[in-house]
Amino acid sequence: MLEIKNLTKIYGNKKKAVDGLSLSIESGDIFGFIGANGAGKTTTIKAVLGIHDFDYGKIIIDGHSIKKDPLACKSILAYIPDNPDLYEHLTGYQYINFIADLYNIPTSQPIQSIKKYSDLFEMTLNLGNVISSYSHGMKQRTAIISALVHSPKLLILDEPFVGLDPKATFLLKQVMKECVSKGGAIFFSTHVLDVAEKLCNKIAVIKAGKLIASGPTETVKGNQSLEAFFMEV
Ligand SMILES: Nc1ncnc2c1ncn2[C@@H]1O[C@H](COP(=O)(O)OP(=O)(O)OP(=O)(O)O)[C@@H](O)[C@H]1O
Repeated sequence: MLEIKNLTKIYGNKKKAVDGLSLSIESGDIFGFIGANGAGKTTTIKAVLGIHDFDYGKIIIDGHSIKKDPLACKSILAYIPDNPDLYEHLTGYQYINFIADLYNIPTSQPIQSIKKYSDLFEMTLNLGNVISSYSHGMKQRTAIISALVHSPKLLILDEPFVGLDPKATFLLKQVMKECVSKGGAIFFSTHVLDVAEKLCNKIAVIKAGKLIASGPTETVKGNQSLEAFFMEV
């Protein structure tokens, strides 16, 4: 579903933020991407999304190159950023319908999926209000609902659990499991190692832009906890 081959990204100061990174995320994977602050996680995610360019390597999404065919790639994926910058003057419904329009979803379909996910994330009573009146967690829930509206095959999340309350965290994990049970794939960065250990069938660890471990969670961490493994490396 997502192939990252030899990805290298150099910002203007000539420092390699990501250095020769290769990863393979397959259908059915909940793939956790972990690393210290500044390790290169967001840079990798933004390259995958086509938000910023990269210097070397290839990114292939569902058989399409993000450089050569970005629209084909973007049509099957959804991104939930760590900090939801939504259009504050729109209501939640207007924002989600706007996203549904971008994906050319027929009008009947968003209504079903908006209802399903706004009920699940307890936002139904709030979606008629303007986003500027929402709390941080409500904005995150709105971003999650809008990301799910076109049933993405590939879901990419940057630090998805920061700022979510325990119930929303639980629900998001359920939604992630549902997505992969239908043949989707999930790639997400996190600092919450106990969640990654329980939720992810595969993980990768990045340090100073370089991949230092990747594979099935049990194989990578061995007999120790993921936290103990992370502290060791
Ligand atoms: N726009 C930018 N210009 C220059 N350097 C950048 C830019 N964005 C990130 N960097 C540098 O690239 C490196 C990787 O940053 P990145 O944001 O990818 O890390 P991260 O793993 O997501 O960190 P965190 O866990 O703190 O979010 C860091 O050294 C950072 O200073």
